[in-house]
Amino acid sequence: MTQKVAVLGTGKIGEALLSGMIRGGWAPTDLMVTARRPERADQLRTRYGVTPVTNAEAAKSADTLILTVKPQDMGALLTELAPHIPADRLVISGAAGIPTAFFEERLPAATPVVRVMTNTPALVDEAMSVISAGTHATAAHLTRAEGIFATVGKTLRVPESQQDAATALSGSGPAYFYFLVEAMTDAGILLGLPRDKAHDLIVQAAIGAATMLRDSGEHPVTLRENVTSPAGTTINAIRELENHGVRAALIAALEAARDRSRELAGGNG
Ligand SMILES: NC(=O)C1=CN([C@@H]2O[C@H](COP(=O)(O)OP(=O)(O)OC[C@H]3O[C@@H](n4cnc5c(N)ncnc54)[C@H](O)[C@@H]3O)[C@@H](O)[C@H]2O)C=CC1
Ligand SMILES: O=C(O)[C@@H]1CCC=N1
Repeated sequence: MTQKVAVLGTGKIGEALLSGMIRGGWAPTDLMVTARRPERADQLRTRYGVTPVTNAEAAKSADTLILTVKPQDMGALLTELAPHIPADRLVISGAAGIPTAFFEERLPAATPVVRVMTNTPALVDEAMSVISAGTHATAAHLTRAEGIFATVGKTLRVPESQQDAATALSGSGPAYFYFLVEAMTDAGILLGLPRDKAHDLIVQAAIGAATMLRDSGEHPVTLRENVTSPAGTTINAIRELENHGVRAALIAALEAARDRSRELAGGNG
C-alpha cells in the first residue's frame, strides 16, 4: 500500500517540500497538508491538488507526519497531535533548534522521530537536507525520511549533536549568499553600473563559482588563486576583504546562528 505523507504547517518550507515531492513523482492523492488559515488550505489544494485536513486527521491517517511549523509553535502543535498519534507514525521535524527529545517527551512512548534541517533551494530541487535519528528511529525510518527529502536535493546524515551547526551552515546558508549578492550589486551601483546589469553580472558570477565549487574537484583556495593575478585587480579586493575582517565576520555570524539554534531548543524561544 502506498505511504501517505502529511505536511503539517505548510508555510514556506512546507510548501517547498510539497512542491518538490510532487515534481519528484508523488501522487497528490497520497499527500495531505494542514494550514492554520482556511484560505491557505484552499490555495494549497488549488495549486497542488493535495487534500487539506486537520492536524488530528493527519495524525490518524498519514504514515509520515512532517512538522514544518516555527519552533515557537511546535509545543502547541504537539499538544494537539499527541492524543491522535498511533505508535507507528514516523514524525519528521523540519524545525530549527528543537531536539528530537522534545518530541519524544510529548508524543506517545517509542514514537520514531527524525530531525531534518533543509533549506529554501528545495524550491529548485537544490536543497541540502541534513538528517538525524531520534532514539526510536530505525534505519528504515531514516531511509524513509531520506527518500522524501531526496526529491528536493541532496541529503546527509549527521549525529544530532551536529544539527545546530548544520542549521547555521546550510539551513541559513542561502541567506548569506543573497546578502552578498545584494551587497555586491550595491557595489556595482557605486562603480556606475545600472542595477539590473550589476545584478545579472554578479548572479552569473555566483552561478559559475558555485558550479565550479561543486564540479571541478578543486579546493576553494585553488579556485580563488586562479582568479587572483599577480599585481592584478582581485588581490586589491581580497586585501580590502581581509582589512574589513570579512572572514572573522563570517565565522562570528555562523557561530551566532548556531547559538540561536541552541536557544530555540526549548521550542518557545
Ligand atoms: N525558511 C527557511 O529557510 C527554513 C526554515 N526551516 C524551519 O521550517 C519551519 C517553518 O519555517 P517557514 O516555512 O520559514 O515558516 P512559515 O511561517 O512560512 O511556515 C510555518 C507555517 O505553519 C503554520 N502553522 C503554525 N502553527 C500551526 C498549526 N498548529 N497548525 C497548522 N499550521 C500551523 C503557520 O500558519 C505557517 O503557515 C521552522 O521551524 C524553521 O525553523 C528550516 C530550514 C530552512
Ligand atoms: O532563520 C531560521 O530560523 C530558519 C532556520 C534555518 C533557516 N531559516
